Amino acid sequence: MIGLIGGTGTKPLLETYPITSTEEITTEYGKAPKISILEIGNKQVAYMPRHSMGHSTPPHMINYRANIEALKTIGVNQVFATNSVGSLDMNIQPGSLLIPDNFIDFTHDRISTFYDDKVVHIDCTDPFCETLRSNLISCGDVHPYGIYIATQGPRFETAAEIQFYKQIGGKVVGMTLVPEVVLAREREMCYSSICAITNYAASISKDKLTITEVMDAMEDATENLLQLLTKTIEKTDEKTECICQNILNDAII
Ligand SMILES: CSC[C@H]1O[C@H](OP(=O)(O)O)[C@H](O)[C@@H]1O
Ligand code: HPA
Repeated sequence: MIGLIGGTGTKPLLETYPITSTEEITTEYGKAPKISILEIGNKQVAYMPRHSMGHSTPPHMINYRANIEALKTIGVNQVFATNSVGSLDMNIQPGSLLIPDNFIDFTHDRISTFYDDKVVHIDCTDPFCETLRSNLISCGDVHPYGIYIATQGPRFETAAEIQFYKQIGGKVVGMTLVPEVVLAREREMCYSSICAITNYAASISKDKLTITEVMDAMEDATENLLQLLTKTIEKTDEKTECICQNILNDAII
């Protein structure tokens, strides 16, 4: 089954696609946000709002393990995730979409593995599923790559941090991709992110960064996002064999 983890401003998904059922799942890691099964094109898709209903959980408090485990429990093995992000590049403008191809992790104090009792080292050279990424890239007008800088939040970044992230190759910055993508990988799920650019990151534009700016830009990006999701999900083969789904074969000591 295909899963859709929705970030900031993705409530319109629930108003756009028919809801066929809902699932409330409590995992051994805790309770996950309510999942709605949506009919998108010809497929049943499990939508989970990452921050829970009404965007009530901040990024550093999300129970990422419960979220991924709940999706796995109901049979999800391919995940599209939306992430709203700040841009570090004047050519990557608010309102546009970017499909990241890698990340650099600056988060801390987050539980980022399912394996505390077993020694497991998964390969993360290319952390995203290339099959899902290429489907997305072929289905819409998107920036096809870029490094996502993962920050701890919940505060936005300082000017000095953003200038540093830019120097090390970062294209976009956000607070939620990690450890979500890593945990999905540990559960052998294909995972790709769709980053919605909601603002220029701190100091990239001279303007002060506000939540209103972020929410307004997300609204502007919604139509494009919905079109991209509909087309990509229709095209996604749920039975495809993928290396993401065997990643543990060479990872356990
Ligand atoms: C509302 S702006 C900051 C907030 O938005 C991003 O969340 P998401 O990736 O779930 O769209 C960001 O990382 C912060 O959590
Ligand atoms: O500029 C940002 N920084 C971090 N997270 C974000 N989420 C949206 N915009 C931003």
